[in-house]
Amino acid sequence: MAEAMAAGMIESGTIEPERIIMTNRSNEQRRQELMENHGVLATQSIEFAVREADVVILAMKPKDVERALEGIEDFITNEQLLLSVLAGVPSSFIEEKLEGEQPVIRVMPNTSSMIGKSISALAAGEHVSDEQVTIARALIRSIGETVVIEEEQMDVFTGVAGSGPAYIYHVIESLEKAAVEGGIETETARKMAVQTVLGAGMMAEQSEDSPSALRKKVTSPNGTTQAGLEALYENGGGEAIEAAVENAATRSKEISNQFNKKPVTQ
Ligand SMILES: NC(=O)C1=CN([C@@H]2O[C@H](COP(=O)(O)OP(=O)(O)OC[C@H]3O[C@@H](n4cnc5c(N)ncnc54)[C@H](OP(=O)(O)O)[C@@H]3O)[C@@H](O)[C@H]2O)C=CC1
Ligand SMILES: O=C(O)[C@@H]1CCC=N1
Repeated sequence: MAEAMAAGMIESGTIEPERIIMTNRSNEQRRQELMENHGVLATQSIEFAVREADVVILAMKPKDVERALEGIEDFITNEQLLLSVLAGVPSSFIEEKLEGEQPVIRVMPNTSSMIGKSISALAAGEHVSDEQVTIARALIRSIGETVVIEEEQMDVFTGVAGSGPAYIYHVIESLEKAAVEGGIETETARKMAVQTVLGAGMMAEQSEDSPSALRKKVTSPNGTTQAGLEALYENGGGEAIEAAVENAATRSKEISNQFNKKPVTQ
């Protein structure tokens, strides 16, 4: 996720690659790749990375955050803005671990950041000024659209937009598989699936019609789409997507609850 964000920020021209410092604990090959592929500075020194930064972005797995915070608490200052993209981890947990009055903004991007097409939510913690929200929003705007939400809305946002690309990739995989099974060559099948999703997404974005109205325009009475939709609805259809969002949001809540108890294992 960190790589997708860095790539999007660089590609959009928001920040020069040499002003981004990336770090991890152990994987030297990844650091090398990041430097070669994006021109960023990648270092094993977490202290150097944090000390040099105006804005620190946390992007480890939730299970690693407690140790990560313990590793930076001695040198991060309240003048530095901390953005956390970690699913489910409450800003209050980070604030408490770092003590003082650390400005923390939770951000939920998605991997389409890589091409500047994320939709990212921002939720400000206890000690964040309006100016810091503006700074964070300008930075995150470089990887796509932004919305500012209340922190309690993060779980559902994560279920829809953080995890959402995976549902759409699954749809693409299914369309492609069906095309191949129908006798179409794999490369063409992939193109058909991707372009169908892309075209529908762009129509939904650009048309004055609602998605529901657009769906109806495809669906001729007693035609092929009606037959297709009937099978889709019989097999779960939109309810399957809603269930996916609900389950993802529930998992996000579970992670938050673990942080209110500890220790975190996943
Ligand atoms: N993937 C996605 O689509 C999205 C992910 N997120 C969130 O982003 C976070 C990362 O996810 P993802 O990128 O998939 O995970 P990855 O496992 O790919 O990346 C996590 C990185 O964190 C590094 N890391 C772990 N502990 C530390 C530490 N103490 N200090 C510095 N670096 C550390 C790891 O490297 P090493 O082990 O070498 O330290 C690794 O490079 C998660 O919290 C997730 O909830 C949010 C939105 C979307
Ligand atoms: O699967 C996850 O936990 C992360 C958060 C949102 C997308 N990926």
